[in-house]
Amino acid sequence: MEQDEEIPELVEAPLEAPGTTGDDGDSRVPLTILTGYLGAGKTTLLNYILTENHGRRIAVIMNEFADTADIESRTINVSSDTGLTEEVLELANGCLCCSVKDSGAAAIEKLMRKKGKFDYILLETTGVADPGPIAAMFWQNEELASDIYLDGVVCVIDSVFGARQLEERREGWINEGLRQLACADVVLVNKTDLATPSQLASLDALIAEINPTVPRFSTQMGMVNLDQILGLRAYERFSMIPTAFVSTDAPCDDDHDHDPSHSHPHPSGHLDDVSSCVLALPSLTVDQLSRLDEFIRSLLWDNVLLRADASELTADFEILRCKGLFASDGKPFVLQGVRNIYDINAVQGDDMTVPNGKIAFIGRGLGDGHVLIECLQRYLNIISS
Ligand SMILES: Nc1nc2c(ncn2[C@@H]2O[C@H](COP(=O)(O)OP(=O)(O)OP(=O)(O)O)[C@@H](O)[C@H]2O)c(=O)[nH]1
Repeated sequence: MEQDEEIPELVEAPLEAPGTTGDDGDSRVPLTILTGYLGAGKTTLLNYILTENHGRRIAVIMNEFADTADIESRTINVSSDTGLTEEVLELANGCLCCSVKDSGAAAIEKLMRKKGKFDYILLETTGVADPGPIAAMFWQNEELASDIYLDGVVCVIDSVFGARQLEERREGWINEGLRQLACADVVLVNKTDLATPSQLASLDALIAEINPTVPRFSTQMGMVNLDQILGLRAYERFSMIPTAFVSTDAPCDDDHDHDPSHSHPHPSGHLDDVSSCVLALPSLTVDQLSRLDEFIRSLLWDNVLLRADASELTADFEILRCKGLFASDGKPFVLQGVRNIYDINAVQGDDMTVPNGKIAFIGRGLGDGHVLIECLQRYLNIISS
């Protein structure tokens, strides 16, 4: 197999390893979730990362079903048994590969007993996994918060079969590919060597329809500049999202004038009823910021939309992901939401301005997004009349 030829020799890891405190004094270990549909190229990407000279000592968690674990482990040359197993091996390029196989936080807790031996964690999910609950678990886990932080969710999509996978209907629930894309902080459109230009174009349009602000990169065999996928701090600094908002502005047929209160819905109608909508936000006053917080909390926690008079409208929505970047009181703020967990924080330490604030929602049942967008505009009192 072509892939096996590139796998480096494994040697035993040294007993002692240097400390993990980074330049910024943060001793927590970043965790990146690698997701993507069956066969999209997650393990290939993992191999690529493990064999690159990035200077990181990486621990790998394979969140795999037992019956495929053996195949996976052989692909990355880490032997395993079924159940919770652990191997700490040093790859020839100095990268530490510590593989733990388990489905939950228990794997991380066990892994953290080896704290100091690695400074990055990659978690590869199964091809049919919904990364939402996994991301939420690591993002807001109080017990793990002093040890790790969620750096980002990287979604690998097969450029030949990806569109078909996203469009596959599931009666009564949302297909896995859509859930994975909805959660993504970065998308790698992989296997571009096999796709036609028209396949690439239609897949790109679908990706933009579902996750209009996600940065996306074309790859072959998962080869990507690692700075695009690791060390993002996507849930803390939102450092790459401003670029994404600028460079991948959602496709829109209407010819509007970018009025800051202009809503930007993207009708779907297919894709298991999953769609997205984006609202341009002007700079918010302190009061509007607090009203935004109330609105998001009611939407995500109680599934209700707040009307301008604070009365509630029951929403038949399922919000999978929301994110935003906007100014308030002269400072940049970030909204991050995965399912019903969310945070609105001032951006720390980044010297940046927000000329065009935006907020994006991805979910089921949004339709063209106008009900949600209008309620939000009215609640914040930013609707243009
Ligand atoms: N031609 C081509 N083949 C690729 C590329 N990336 C991965 N492959 C091949 O696609 C197959 C599946 O890749 P994997 O990395 O195992 O995919 P995966 O997402 O880990 O698969 P599951 O674990 O089953 O979900 C392998 O045979 C890879 O060698 C690519 O860019 N181009």
